[in-house]
Amino acid sequence: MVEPLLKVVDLACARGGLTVLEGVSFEVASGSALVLRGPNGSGKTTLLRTLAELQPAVSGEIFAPEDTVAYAGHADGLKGTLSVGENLTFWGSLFGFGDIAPALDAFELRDLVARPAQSLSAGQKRRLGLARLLVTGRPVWLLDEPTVSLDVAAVGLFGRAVERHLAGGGIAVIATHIDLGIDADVLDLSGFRASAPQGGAFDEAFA
Ligand SMILES: Nc1ncnc2c1ncn2[C@@H]1O[C@H](COP(=O)(O)OP(=O)(O)OP(=O)(O)O)[C@@H](O)[C@H]1O
Repeated sequence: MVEPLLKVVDLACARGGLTVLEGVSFEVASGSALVLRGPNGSGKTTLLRTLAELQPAVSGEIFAPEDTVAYAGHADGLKGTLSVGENLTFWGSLFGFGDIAPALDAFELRDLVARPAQSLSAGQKRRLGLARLLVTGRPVWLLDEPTVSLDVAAVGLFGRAVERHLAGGGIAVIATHIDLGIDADVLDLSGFRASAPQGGAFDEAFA
């Protein structure tokens, strides 16, 4: 049996000081993807940020080998004055992964390689932001609404990049409302609403 690379046990997560999710448990094995679903405000971003260790868990445990996670959130995190190629080279050097050619090819960025990131369209910026995943060399991708701004062709490029990542033994956890055309388990976070949210403002997702 393949050992799971990412395992979550009885996790509770908070946002803005309020517990949003509790009792979340799952495993994602090498070569597998998990799609997170749930209405706006149900905690998809909160869970991904917690998995990425951008914020602490309220309780519960996350098991993942050290330095295996790459997170792509709502912001593309690009350096606007650097070119497409320089952005990828910069990220590759940070993660010790030198070759940017597969990332350029996967997201059809070759024609844009010399363009400053700040001059790209929203969809082109998103393609570059996703291409950064490939230069991290990291096996666990945590992706928050990765297809925002992408056209149909670019969604296809992204889906194929994920498939290749999984075929190479990687893992992907993806919050998305669209069908990416990849084979994935689905976790609906509606079932993990924290039982006693504090305060009156915390109910928009569950009303
Ligand atoms: N910075 C913040 N401060 C306080 N509360 C926040 C903050 N960001 C999000 N929240 C609240 O935390 C809860 C979970 O939000 P989260 O962004 O995780 O949901 P989501 O499922 O990703 O939503 P969406 O589908 O709209 O992206 C919501 O009630 C939201 O209003």
